[in-house]
Amino acid sequence: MIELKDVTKRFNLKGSAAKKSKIFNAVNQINLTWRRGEFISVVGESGCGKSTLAKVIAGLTDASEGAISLDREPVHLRSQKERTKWAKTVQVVPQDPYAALNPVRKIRSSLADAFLYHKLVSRHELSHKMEELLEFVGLNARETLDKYPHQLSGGQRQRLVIARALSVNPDFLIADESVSMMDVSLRVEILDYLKRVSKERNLGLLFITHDFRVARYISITGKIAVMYLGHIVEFGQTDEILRNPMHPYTQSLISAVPLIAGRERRVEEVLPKSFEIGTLDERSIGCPFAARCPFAQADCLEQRPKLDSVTSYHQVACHYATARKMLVNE
Ligand SMILES: Nc1ncnc2c1ncn2[C@@H]1O[C@H](COP(=O)(O)OP(=O)(O)OP(=O)(O)O)[C@@H](O)[C@H]1O
Repeated sequence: MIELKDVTKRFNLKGSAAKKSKIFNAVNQINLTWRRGEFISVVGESGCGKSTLAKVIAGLTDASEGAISLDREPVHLRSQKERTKWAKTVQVVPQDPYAALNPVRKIRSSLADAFLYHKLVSRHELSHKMEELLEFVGLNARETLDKYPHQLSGGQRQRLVIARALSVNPDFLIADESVSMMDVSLRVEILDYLKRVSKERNLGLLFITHDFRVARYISITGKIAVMYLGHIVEFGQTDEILRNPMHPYTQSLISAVPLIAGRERRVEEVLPKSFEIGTLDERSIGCPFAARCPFAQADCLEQRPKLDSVTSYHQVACHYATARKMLVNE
């Protein structure tokens, strides 16, 4: 089990000479528990901090504050040795498989690196292990190993980078919008495939997406975390979040998805876009969503709502979510 406790990642946006630089939290005091075998989708608009959160969890960038633990033991990523060890626990499936593969190296050599770097197999066993893994991800090893990345289809490349992530036998897999650039049928194929291999290997799967439909598809039996300006504003079991969204931001995202809500409205129609996403100042004290929220009250600008439990499987960060719900139900 991976646990995040108050994890924050801060960036300094350097301004021009006239403008002061500005510090902001791309990821703000995130608390999250993620178990082996558990599927969690992280959903939010572009720039809300999803990829930064994924990088912090994967150890690709350091948190500015907060702590990560594995099975209740603190995780420290101070040395290369510690990072390499962590990479065997958490692997990332890259967003763009073409960019992730070296175009001038054959698949055999790219894949061998992953095994040999982590000293997982001897040279003697290498070919056999690579063939086994490729077959596991549904690729014909004999036809694949001696090709270059450009000789594979988009779907084959995607399977290959998933295979490479699996080569170290991780317990947790993070997939960052890995289907956003594909056509619909390939998208469904890869999503099904990711779900299947994760289930078969009992992997925790954290899926990063801006698309609620994809989040629902991936983690229908799992959980959804809705992110807004670096904060998780709603979290819980997927069916509960879809049936009973309580945060105005989640409600707007869901109403923008016709498949779920039965009516088509874009997020921009539901919510005014009053400032650039991702520019919440570090010193801001109120609700990150207040400036766009149709229900904001004076105290929403002054007090940041905590992610509080509504039930044991549903949390929301909004001062008025419960009161609004009661009014609607009256
Ligand atoms: N290395 C960096 N230095 C400064 N700012 C950064 C850095 N990386 C990300 N950011 C900023 O942090 C915010 C969150 O970025 P992030 O990429 O995590 O968002 P995202 O939700 O994954 O977006 P997308 O869906 O477009 O990939 C953005 O405002 C981004 O510009």
